[in-house]
Amino acid sequence: MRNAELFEIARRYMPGGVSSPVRAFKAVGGSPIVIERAKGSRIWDVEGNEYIDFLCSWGPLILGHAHPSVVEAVCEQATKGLSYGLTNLHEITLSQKVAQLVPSIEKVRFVSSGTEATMSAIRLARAYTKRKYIVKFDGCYHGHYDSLLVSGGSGVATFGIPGTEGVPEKMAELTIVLPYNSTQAVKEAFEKYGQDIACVIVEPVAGNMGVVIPDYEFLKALSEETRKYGALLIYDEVITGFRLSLGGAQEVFGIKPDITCLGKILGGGMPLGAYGGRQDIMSMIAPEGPVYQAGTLSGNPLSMVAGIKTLEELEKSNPYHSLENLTRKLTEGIGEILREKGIPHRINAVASMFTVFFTDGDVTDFQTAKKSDTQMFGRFFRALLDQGILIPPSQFEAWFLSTAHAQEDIDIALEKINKAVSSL
Ligand SMILES: Cc1ncc(COP(=O)(O)O)c(C=O)c1O
Ligand SMILES: N[C@H](C=O)CCC(=O)O
Repeated sequence: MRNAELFEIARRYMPGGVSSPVRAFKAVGGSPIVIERAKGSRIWDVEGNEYIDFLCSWGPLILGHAHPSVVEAVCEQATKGLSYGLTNLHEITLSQKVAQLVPSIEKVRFVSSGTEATMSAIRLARAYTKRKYIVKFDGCYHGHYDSLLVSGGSGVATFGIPGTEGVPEKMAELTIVLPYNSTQAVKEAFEKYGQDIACVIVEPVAGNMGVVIPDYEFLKALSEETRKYGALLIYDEVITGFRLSLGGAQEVFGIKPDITCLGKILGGGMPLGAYGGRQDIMSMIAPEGPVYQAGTLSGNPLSMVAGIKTLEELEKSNPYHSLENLTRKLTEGIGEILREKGIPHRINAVASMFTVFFTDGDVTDFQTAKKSDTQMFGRFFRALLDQGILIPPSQFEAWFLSTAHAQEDIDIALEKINKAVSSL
C-alpha cells in the first residue's frame, strides 16, 4: 500500500494518524510518509523511497539507525527477558556510567521518557525547596507535563497551541514564563518572586524553538540567581545530553545544575529517560525520602542495554569533533545554496544539531524564531523530501547528524538540497 492510503487508515484509528503530534506533517502540508525500515544514515518508507535522514528520530540516534552493537545487545537481552520488575544488573551498570559521565549527577533515577524525567524533577524541586513556582522559558519544550506546557516549543509552537487546554488554571499560574537569553528578565523575576521560586528549568541549548544558542551570561545568571535565592537549577539535557559531549551541555559550559534530566541518546533509540543530581537532593526520592515516583517498566533491561552500548560506543570513538566538522560542512553548504538563490536565512548550529531559519534577522529567542517564514519552510521541507532528504517537519525543531553520516552523505545531501532549492 502507498503512504497516503496507509495514512488514511492511521487517521481513522489514531488522533491525527499519529502517536505524537509533530509527526503529522501539518505544518508543512502534504501526507506524511509511513516508515518501513532504517539503517545507518538512511530511512525507507513503505513505497521503497530512500531518504538521507537528518531527523534521526528527533535526536536519540547519534550512532545512526540500527547500529550493529546496539541491535546485538538488545537482541541478546530479549532472549533473557523483556522486563523483570526488579532491579537488574544493567541498571546498575548504566547508573554508574551516567554518574561517571555527567558532571552534576551523583545519583540517578531511571524513567521511561523525557516527559517523566522533567515532571519528576519539578516535583522533586518543589519538595526540596518547599516552594510552588517554577520558571521556564518561552519556546523551550520539556515534554507534555501540565506545568511545563505553558508557552512550549516543539509541537506546541508548531501548531500555535497555547499549551494550557486541559491544564487547570491554578496549575498554569504557578509557571513563570520568561524570554530565553534574557538575563534581565531572570533577575527581575527573582527580585519579585525569588522566595517562592522552587526551580528554573531550561534547555541549556534550546532545540525546540529550533536551535537557539544560549548567551553564556544568561546561563551564568541562572546559576547565580537560583543559588542566591535558594531555588534549584534544572538542566533539561534530554536533547543535549551525550549530544554536545559525553558530559552534555553542562560539561561544555562548565556549569553544574542541581538536577539534570536526560532521555533520547541515553536510551539509544529505546524508551528511556532519567533525572539525577546531588546526593542530598536525590535522597528525597522514595524509598529513601518522601517524594513518590515509580514505574512498572522503569529500568527496563532492553532500554538499559541499548543505553549502555550507545554510551560505550561514544566513549570508544569520541566522535564529537568529527560530528561537529561534518555538521559545519553541511550547514556551510546549505548557507551557500540559500545565499546564491537570495533566500534570507539564518543557521544556528551547536555540535551536531542545527536549524535553518528562513528569516533575515538573528534568532536568539522564541520571538525572533517566530519571525521565520514558515510557508517557505513548508515548501523547503517538501522539496527536500521529494529529493530524498528527511528533515524535521517543522521550522521549530532541530536537525541532527549521526556517526553513520559520512562525507559522502553530506555531498549527496548538498547536491539534492541544491536541486530542491532551485525548484522553490
Ligand atoms: C528538551 C526536551 N525535554 C523533554 C522532552 C520530552 O521527552 P519525551 O518526548 O521522551 O517525553 C523532549 C522531547 O520530546 C525534549 O526535547
Ligand atoms: N521536539 C520533540 C522532542 O524533542 C519532538 C518529539 C515528539 O514530540 O514526538
